[in-house]
Amino acid sequence: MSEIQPLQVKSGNTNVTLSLKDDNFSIESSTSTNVIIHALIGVKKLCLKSFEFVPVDMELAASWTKSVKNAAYKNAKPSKHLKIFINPFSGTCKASKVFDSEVKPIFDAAGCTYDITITEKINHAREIMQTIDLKPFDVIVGISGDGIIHEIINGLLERENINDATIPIGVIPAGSGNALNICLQGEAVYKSLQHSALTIIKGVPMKIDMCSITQGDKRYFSFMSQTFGVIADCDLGTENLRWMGSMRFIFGALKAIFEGRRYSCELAMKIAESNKEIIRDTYRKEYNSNSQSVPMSRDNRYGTVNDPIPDDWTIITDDVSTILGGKVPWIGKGTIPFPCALPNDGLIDLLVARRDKLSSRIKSINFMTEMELGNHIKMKEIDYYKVEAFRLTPKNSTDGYISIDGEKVDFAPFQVEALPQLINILSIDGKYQYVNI
Ligand SMILES: Nc1ncnc2c1ncn2[C@@H]1O[C@H](COP(=O)(O)OP(=O)(O)OP(=O)(O)O)[C@@H](O)[C@H]1O
Repeated sequence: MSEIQPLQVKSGNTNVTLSLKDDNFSIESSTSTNVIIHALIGVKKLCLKSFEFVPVDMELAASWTKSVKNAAYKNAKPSKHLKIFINPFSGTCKASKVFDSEVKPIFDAAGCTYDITITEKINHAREIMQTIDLKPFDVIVGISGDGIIHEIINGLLERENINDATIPIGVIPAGSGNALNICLQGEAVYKSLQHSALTIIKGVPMKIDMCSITQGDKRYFSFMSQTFGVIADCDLGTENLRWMGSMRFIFGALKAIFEGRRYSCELAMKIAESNKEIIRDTYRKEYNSNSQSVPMSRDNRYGTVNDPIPDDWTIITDDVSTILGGKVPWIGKGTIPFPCALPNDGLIDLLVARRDKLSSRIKSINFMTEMELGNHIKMKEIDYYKVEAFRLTPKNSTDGYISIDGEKVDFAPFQVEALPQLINILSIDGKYQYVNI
């Protein structure tokens, strides 16, 4: 805001000079007979404040407010029209209340308009997104957890015209995990409704890759993670312990480790050619996301799980502790399995913890605790790859857990491949939060 000249306004009978500090959080200024400024003020906790002034010179005030608005919005479109999905059963079932009391006043202050659907059943958001006329909308918003975002993405990618899928998606956290919002906002403020609302109002679209999943005859898209082994058990195998909050994951991990549970599988993967270099450079923060656009395609290059494994894939058949594929750094608070994950490098990060390497309970516990900050990838017992695709086939067991984007799916072989840049998510600066390892 430093480039904007101060404006003379009246406070009672006194003339005062109004100057705006460099502040990313000014939402809007408008004028009729007065100058009105709505701003989100603060750092960790943002508060909506409105200020009203009588200008000394109306003409100057009109051009001043125009300059303020341009500086505040930069390239973002002001006063967006939003399609909003509220899941009344997300998290602690407070999504509607949260919208009315905390989010709506911010959208209103920014001049946004909206059309709201309260989801009534599983896949409601997905069905609507398959056919809704998108022309009136600037953004699709989930006031929810990651589950509704998964549905919005899948609905968009199931539309007849693939180009429709480019409409940006915004996240207001109301779920229990909200992993995507941790990646967008960071652990310190990911629960802040104000930071998230601001990202929807003024954020920039970030292209993200999708994981195309095939299992049996099913085909769908995952934006976050695919897990097998201890981590899937911790999440899905402790649903009955939800009352414990996030402690249930630690309890689940310790239980699986101390019971010495065995997870056998065959893992086939198409390792990226420059696998090691990409990981090293991402690690050093020198690797830039792919800023070049690629043609949008939802076609699989590597066929489906029912096709033969291509000749050039690497195959591991082993007992493992965990196999985890993903496209985002965080999959939950204090869980950073993929510190090198990039939104649009066209690759899946794949973490393999083999049982022979992770031989003792101490090492297993170490692995879980190091994952809190992403430091597990420095452990020699852990293999970390960048892959174009992988296939996991469970062995020696007919029952167990496989989780895709945190949801339970059939305990059966599945194949995953990265399809570049299919979806746009609104972000602060076009990147996921960095992981400092
Ligand atoms: N009216 C409804 N009744 C039952 N389930 C619903 C309804 N509306 C949506 N759902 C389902 O609720 C599931 C979970 O929703 P969501 O992801 O928003 O919350 P969460 O599970 O608490 O959060 P997170 O995924 O971040 O942990 C979604 O998969 C969605 O299909």
